[in-house]
Amino acid sequence: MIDVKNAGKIFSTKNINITAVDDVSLTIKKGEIFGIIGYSGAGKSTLIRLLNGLEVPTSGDIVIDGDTINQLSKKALRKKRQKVSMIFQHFNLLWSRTVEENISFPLEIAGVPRSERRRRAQELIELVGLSGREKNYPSELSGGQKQRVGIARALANDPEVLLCDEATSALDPETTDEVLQLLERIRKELQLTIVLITHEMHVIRKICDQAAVMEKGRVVETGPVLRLFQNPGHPVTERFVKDDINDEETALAIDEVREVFPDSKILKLGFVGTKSKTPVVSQVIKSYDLDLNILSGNIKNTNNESYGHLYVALDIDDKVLKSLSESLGAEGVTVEVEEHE
Ligand SMILES: Nc1ncnc2c1ncn2[C@@H]1O[C@H](COP(=O)(O)OP(=O)(O)OP(=O)(O)O)[C@@H](O)[C@H]1O
Repeated sequence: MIDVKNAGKIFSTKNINITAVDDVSLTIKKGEIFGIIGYSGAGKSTLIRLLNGLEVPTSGDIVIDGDTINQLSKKALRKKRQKVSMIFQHFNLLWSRTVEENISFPLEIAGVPRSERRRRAQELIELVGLSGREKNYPSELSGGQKQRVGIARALANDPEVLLCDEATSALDPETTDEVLQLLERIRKELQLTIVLITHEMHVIRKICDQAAVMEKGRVVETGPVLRLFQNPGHPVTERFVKDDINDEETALAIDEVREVFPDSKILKLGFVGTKSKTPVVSQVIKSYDLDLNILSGNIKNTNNESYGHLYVALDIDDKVLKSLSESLGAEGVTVEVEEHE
């Protein structure tokens, strides 16, 4: 659905040139939820603005559903934008218009007759769960409701691609989850392709199928979300994953055990999917007749699978450790020995 081919964007200001996007190539499939994550200044906003033609690349091409966005005439681009719509962090609603009027605004611009606008707006209001709020003004709505209006408005012209620019960054965690669930549902119901940019790894974890990690304008890593979490291949990805897991308590527990049992080995066991719900680890460890100390554990859900970690401390020599690792490995459980800092 979307092909970003060696795209670059250099902003030329009076004194300097700023490379905001540097030789980025991405392929996003139809129906996928694709996340782009990076710290502030990484180039995410610029990249997403290249996708809907709000910025023109200084090199490379952006191809959406067969059309090279950066080569379209102004008129063709305006038409294409109906199929590539966008939602924003601060909703960008029209404050003097009601919910219904906001949602039908793009239809008004597209010249859709009033009765059809009404019908379509009502349909969208139901789809995003705002029935009863038709006549409210944005100032009378909560943040989550405002974003629902933003989503309904973005869907008014039946787009194929929905771009989300930090769409949940202004919302509290619970409302974030509700909006993410809505995005997931409309992706399924409308077979939408969704591209979202965020600086929050849990957003990527909760709904994305694939993600790209950006740093200094470049994509430093890309892949299926579960893989990025389990086996991050770049230090920036690793930092985002760590932030999401919040390992502070684990680190404290490890320090304490090291102090009291300096000879214990500390293992990080990793498991995915159904393995995280069955007693594989305890069964294997029992068969070795080992005493272990559980330090911490967690299970996180991604869009497709759950994955988890269990930190344990045990007295074990290298030979038994090797054999234990093999037995756990055969059950799909990874074993890493936590080195002393
Ligand atoms: N219109 C512009 N003119 C000049 N420089 C720009 C322009 N837009 C963005 N930049 C610069 O390009 C770089 C990337 O910015 P961008 O906003 O794309 O990053 P970001 O990852 O979205 O960060 P944030 O989350 O803070 O918005 C930054 O150094 C920024 O200052």
